[in-house]
Amino acid sequence: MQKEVESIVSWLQMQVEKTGVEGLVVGISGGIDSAVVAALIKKACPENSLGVIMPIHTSEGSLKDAEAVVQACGIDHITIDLTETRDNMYNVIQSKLETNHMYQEKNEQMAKANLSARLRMSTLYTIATNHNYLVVGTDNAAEWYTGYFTKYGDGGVDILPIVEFTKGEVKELAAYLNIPSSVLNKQPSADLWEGQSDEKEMGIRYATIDAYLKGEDVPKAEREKIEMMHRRTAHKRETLPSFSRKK
Ligand SMILES: Nc1ncnc2c1ncn2[C@@H]1O[C@H](COP(=O)(O)OP(=O)(O)OC[C@H]2O[C@@H]([n+]3cccc(C(=O)O)c3)[C@H](O)[C@@H]2O)[C@@H](O)[C@H]1O
Ligand SMILES: Nc1ncnc2c1ncn2[C@@H]1O[C@H](COP(=O)(O)OP(=O)(O)OP(=O)(O)O)[C@@H](O)[C@H]1O
Ligand SMILES: [Mg+2]
Repeated sequence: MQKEVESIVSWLQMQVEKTGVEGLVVGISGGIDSAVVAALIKKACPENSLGVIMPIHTSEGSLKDAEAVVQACGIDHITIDLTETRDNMYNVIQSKLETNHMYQEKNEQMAKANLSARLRMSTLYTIATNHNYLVVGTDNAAEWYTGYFTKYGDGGVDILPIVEFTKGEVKELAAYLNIPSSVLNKQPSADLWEGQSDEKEMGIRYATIDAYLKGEDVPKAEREKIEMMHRRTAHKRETLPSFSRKK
């Protein structure tokens, strides 16, 4: 793991140099992916890295974990509570749609969740502009392959340092980087609604997605599920379909 960490850290430093920015910023949720990225950017840019904790109806437990991550990495951080902003923005949109008889209640949970992810992205870019920093993404190989992220939300970032690491490998990196055990051992969750768990929502375990990505044998039904998720989310990983006037 030492070698892996050293090469990601040099790669991060190279990105900073190549792009001419002054540092790196990441959102810290209290989950393992952002914990690892926070530790890595602190190593790459000890004086020019920032973690941003952005609660939106976030549980005390997740907030405590986010604080523990900040302590463990020693990264500079700020907390910006977006709960009211998210609720106000959603309410304005909802009431306009309702007035026009266009509101679809069945999609409320997901619409609110994706708005939360996109408000966090906007907050990180506001800070990145202010500081002349890059926004660092936290997607791992399993999330990227299955498209388990919000397009232009947590997927809206400048660089992806751990995108080739499976969830299991992220855990190994976290252990090496001395991430607190409460963070290391908890169920992955996007925390976008009460009781959400990645594996429950996807209906598949990270261990299975990791095995698939490593080319190991995976039962047919699960293999097909992973491939379907990959196909359905291709648009999140590709360049934009753009109309061309050339014949
Ligand atoms: N074929 C296509 N070509 C081009 N664009 C297409 C498209 N199909 C949908 N779209 C567009 O994409 C949108 C759907 O994509 P998107 O907005 O991403 O939304 P969607 O994929 O429906 O939902 C996001 C998923 O990611 C999960 N998530 C989000 C954030 C963080 C984490 C985490 O692990 O922490 C997980 C979340 O729980 C949910 O399951 C549609 O509303 C539409 O605008
Ligand atoms: N409350 C929050 N404050 C700041 N950033 C957040 C918050 N919630 C989510 N994010 C950002 O969105 C990213 C995507 O969330 P995701 O749940 O995939 O990662 P994680 O929480 O770091 O790890 P895990 O997947 O194990 O829960 C986070 O890594 C983080 O950068
Ligand atoms: Mg999480």
